[in-house]
Amino acid sequence: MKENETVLLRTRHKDKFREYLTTVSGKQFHCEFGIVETAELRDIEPGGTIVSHMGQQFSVIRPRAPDMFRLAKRTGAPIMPKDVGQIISHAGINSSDRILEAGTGSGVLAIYLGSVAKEVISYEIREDFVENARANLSMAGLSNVEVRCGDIVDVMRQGTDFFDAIVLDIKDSAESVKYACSSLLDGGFLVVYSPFIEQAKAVYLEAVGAGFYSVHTLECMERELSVSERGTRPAPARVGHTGYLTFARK
Ligand SMILES: C[S@@+](CC[C@H](N)C(=O)[O-])C[C@H]1O[C@@H](n2cnc3c(N)ncnc32)[C@H](O)[C@@H]1O
Repeated sequence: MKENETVLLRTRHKDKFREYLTTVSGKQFHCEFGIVETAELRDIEPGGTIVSHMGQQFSVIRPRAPDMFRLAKRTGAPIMPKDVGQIISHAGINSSDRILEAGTGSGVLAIYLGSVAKEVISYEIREDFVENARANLSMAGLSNVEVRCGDIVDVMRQGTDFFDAIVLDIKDSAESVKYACSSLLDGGFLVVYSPFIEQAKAVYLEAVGAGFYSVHTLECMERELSVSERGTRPAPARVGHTGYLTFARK
């Protein structure tokens, strides 16, 4: 592993896995299973193992976006992986894309988008959330995502930069749809995440009114299976409603 790289340490305890995020540095990492000398991680490849001073063995793993979703420090509700999948697939996000995104929040969507796209510029209006998001992105090892403090509506209103996709997860998204149009390249996608159906409808109508085509709104349902000796069936605890996704193409 490289200096300053984030590492996922995974260990097994009583038939369960425990996971921790740490950084390759000269410092010690402390947990209930003992002390891990993170300096030793420099000589270990991802997939290798390291042992704490109490003899507990940990797998050394390079974290992926779902690990950051589970373990990153949150400032609010991050977008769920099921919705991220819809955004990436329906808008065709790819490695040549420049993406404008807001609000950054905990930076979870920015991490997923940064793992796929060429460049992501993410705006967060709350200064106190920006530092946490930057720390999460740095832990994710992404240098192609820039978090800026500011109002995305002002940025889009200026219309001085152009993007392949704009992804909005902000409160008053319907009012900002018309400005998004002037910051998108022809053929680019606007994606808006709306927790409420009234907001989704307003976004849809604004997008049609602003001249976008191929406007459609969807909700993605996810149902996990519970597997046991007795039988396999949908898990009683499941992800309920999260939000609606509106896609509009310039
Ligand atoms: C639900 S959170 C976004 C979560 C994020 N998608 C994630 O996956 O972590 C919404 C965020 O948008 C920010 N926000 C609201 N209006 C904004 C605006 N006009 N420009 C930039 N950020 C905004 C809020 O401060 C909040 O942190």
